[in-house]
Amino acid sequence: MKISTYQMNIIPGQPEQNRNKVADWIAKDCKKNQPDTIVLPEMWTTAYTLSQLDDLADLDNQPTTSFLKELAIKNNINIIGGSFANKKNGQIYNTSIVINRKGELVYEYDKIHLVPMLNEHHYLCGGESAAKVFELEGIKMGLIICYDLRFPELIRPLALEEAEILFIVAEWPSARRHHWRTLQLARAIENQMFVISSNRIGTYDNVNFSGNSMFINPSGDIIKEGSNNEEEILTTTLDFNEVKNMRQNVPVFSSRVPDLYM
Ligand SMILES: O=C(O)CCC(=O)C(=O)O
Repeated sequence: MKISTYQMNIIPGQPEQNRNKVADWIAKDCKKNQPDTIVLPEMWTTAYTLSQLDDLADLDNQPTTSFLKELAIKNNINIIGGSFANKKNGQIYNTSIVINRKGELVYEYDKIHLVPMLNEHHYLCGGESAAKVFELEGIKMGLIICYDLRFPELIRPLALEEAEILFIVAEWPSARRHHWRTLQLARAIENQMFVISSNRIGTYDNVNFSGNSMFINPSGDIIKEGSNNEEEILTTTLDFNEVKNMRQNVPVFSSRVPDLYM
């Protein structure tokens, strides 16, 4: 599977402009790289304009879901749809969706862990369901959003259910770049899976974002990494034998002793 991850800047509070930008990037990427699957960053329709989200959020997944479905069909690609502010039952969630080439909604996940450093709980509601495994083209995958990366207990069950890729969509700040890079490597190594991330660049509200979007293989080697200040599309073809070989050579899953874990 050939995957492109989009390291974008995001225009704050301008969903229409950001949607046009994503459509342009997809057209350009499909012409140049012909990916099977593309990955967008966290909150790519609005950026972290938390105090304006009541006006700017989607309503029951729209219009972003229909917009991405159309792009998936038109360009014959699977879309890991980053995330967007999304009003459901009167609450605003940070929602991620996955759309397949046929334009079908394959997976939906609301970010569970709200960021105390951003007072996110004043503006957003945390997801109430665990992350689950989903499939694209017969490959099992998982997806988490930004701060979720700090919670390995959310990710381990995905690996135990044989996910081979973990996608991370993020707006991770440069101030904690070391954590961003190191935790991604750790998740790839401990779960013996590909880790593929899309992180924004640029600045909003005096916060500078790290970029450093990554492709990491199941033994924890960085295959590709974005810069920390440039918009770019990173594309790589994955060989899933790497997951099988790593899991056979270092069989951590069969060495587990879950009865002794708290
Ligand atoms: O955990 C961090 O340091 C950053 C998390 C974050 O900014 C987010 O989840 O949006």
